[in-house]
Amino acid sequence: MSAAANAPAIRLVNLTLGYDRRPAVHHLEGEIAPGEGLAVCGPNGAGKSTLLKALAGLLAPLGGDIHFGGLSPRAVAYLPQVVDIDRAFPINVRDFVAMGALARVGLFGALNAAEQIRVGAAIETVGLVGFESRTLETLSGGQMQRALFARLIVQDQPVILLDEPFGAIDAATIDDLLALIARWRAEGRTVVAVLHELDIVRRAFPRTLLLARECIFWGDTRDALCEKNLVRARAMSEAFDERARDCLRDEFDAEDRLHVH
Ligand SMILES: Nc1ncnc2c1ncn2[C@@H]1O[C@H](COP(=O)(O)OP(=O)(O)OP(=O)(O)O)[C@@H](O)[C@H]1O
Repeated sequence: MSAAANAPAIRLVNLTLGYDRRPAVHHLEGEIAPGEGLAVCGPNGAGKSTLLKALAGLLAPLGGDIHFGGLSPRAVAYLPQVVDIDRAFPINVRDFVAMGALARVGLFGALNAAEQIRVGAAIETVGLVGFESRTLETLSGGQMQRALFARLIVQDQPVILLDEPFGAIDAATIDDLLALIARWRAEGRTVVAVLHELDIVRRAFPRTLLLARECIFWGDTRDALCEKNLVRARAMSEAFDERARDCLRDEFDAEDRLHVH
């Protein structure tokens, strides 16, 4: 694998993210060090995927900024949630993994010998030899996840973002993919992963950002995931949902008033 290991520090400065000008995550401040393994945890709707999309350059901040230390936002490899991936798209495993080389060879460029070797090696690393001609829709959940990781290997970027990479896959596959993440980090790459499995976070991610629409804790994983912080995250999230319901009620009341008069 080539040396895409010069990951920059990524700095979040008073970062607020949201949709249609409605904030979903507020005022995040912090730094992700080069080569760090950062887990992003929190209840449903806490804003974890929103943060990852912003780090991937797919969502512009409503406020504040993300500093990539001079690195192009294209130097980020992003694995979206499996539910966001169209597996019915008629493409086989080899071509899907080769899509990781797109930034280097262009949309219509042919893979040269070095890229072909890289694709083959990635397929071998994730244990999918023999599956090269299979279409995505014929893969099991775990095999699909391996194919996605192979594509990340081919992308060969210094910053890797993973959104719930271990949903519904078995322990053996999780172990293999965790080994790959450890290897990426040993090469100096930064890995940021949204995870619900707290045992995996404790095992494999030294640092954690616990989110509940705002930062509850950002630091060592053991401290971040203590009972007190987890309870607080849940409470903050529920309080935010209550407030959101109240806001919606106000809006509907206002609409009713408009219709009456
Ligand atoms: N495309 C969108 N348009 C409008 N609102 C959105 C959009 N995507 C997410 N949201 C809202 O932003 C908030 C944060 O969502 P996000 O998906 O980031 O949460 P999450 O922490 O990843 O949740 P989960 O654990 O359920 O995946 C939620 O209230 C969600 O409804």
